[in-house]
Amino acid sequence: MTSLPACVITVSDRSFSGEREDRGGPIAVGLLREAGWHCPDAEVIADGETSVADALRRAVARGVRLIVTTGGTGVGPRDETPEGTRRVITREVPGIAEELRRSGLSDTPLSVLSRGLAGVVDPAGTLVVNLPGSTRAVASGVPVVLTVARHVVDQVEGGDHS
Ligand SMILES: Nc1ncnc2c1ncn2[C@@H]1O[C@H](COP(=O)(O)OP(=O)(O)OP(=O)(O)O)[C@@H](O)[C@H]1O
Ligand SMILES: Nc1nc2c(c(=O)[nH]1)N[C@H]1C(S)=C(S)[C@@H](COP(=O)(O)O)O[C@H]1N2
Repeated sequence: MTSLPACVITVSDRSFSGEREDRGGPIAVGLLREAGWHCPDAEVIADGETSVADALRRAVARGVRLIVTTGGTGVGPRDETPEGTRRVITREVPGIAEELRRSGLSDTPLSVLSRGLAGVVDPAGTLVVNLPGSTRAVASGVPVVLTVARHVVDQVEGGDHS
């Protein structure tokens, strides 16, 4: 199967400022590469709606077909990853986010606190998925994304647009 371009964006004020090493991003990158996606090292950005929307738009403009974000999905005052994502996706795919929250319950009952979104960006044909920031959420969430990502990307690209 052809290797398609993916990327990981870590959304974290603490990692962006250097206060805490980004551990979630590299885990996601490793899993995407293992699954055959062409994925550069994670980009670390500050929390915030504009920061997230700008990073997503840059990735879409580069032709990236799968974007996994990690962090900033909760209810803290700086957690605005879903708001930034909402500005860029053109169609939501709620079942992916629902499944992440459902399967995340085996990590923690706090899984339901993630407001993460998933959706596609037309006409670029990019799938964007928000994961929570914890390393556990990344390790359990990326496999859920991988179960459907290739199918989504193939459908968006090759689907019947009539
Ligand atoms: N990139 C990351 N790498 C490792 N652990 C992370 C990362 N982002 C978040 N975490 C951890 O996930 C948990 C929940 O994160 P939370 O969203 O509260 O982020 P945070 O610690 O407030 O960081 P920030 O303010 O930078 O977003 C915390 O235990 C935090 O340490
Ligand atoms: N699978 C899974 N989902 C999870 C978690 C986790 O450890 N595993 N952490 C939860 C916690 S504690 C929070 S506050 C929310 C939001 O996290 P974020 O703000 O780092 O995105 O994700 C939740 N979802």
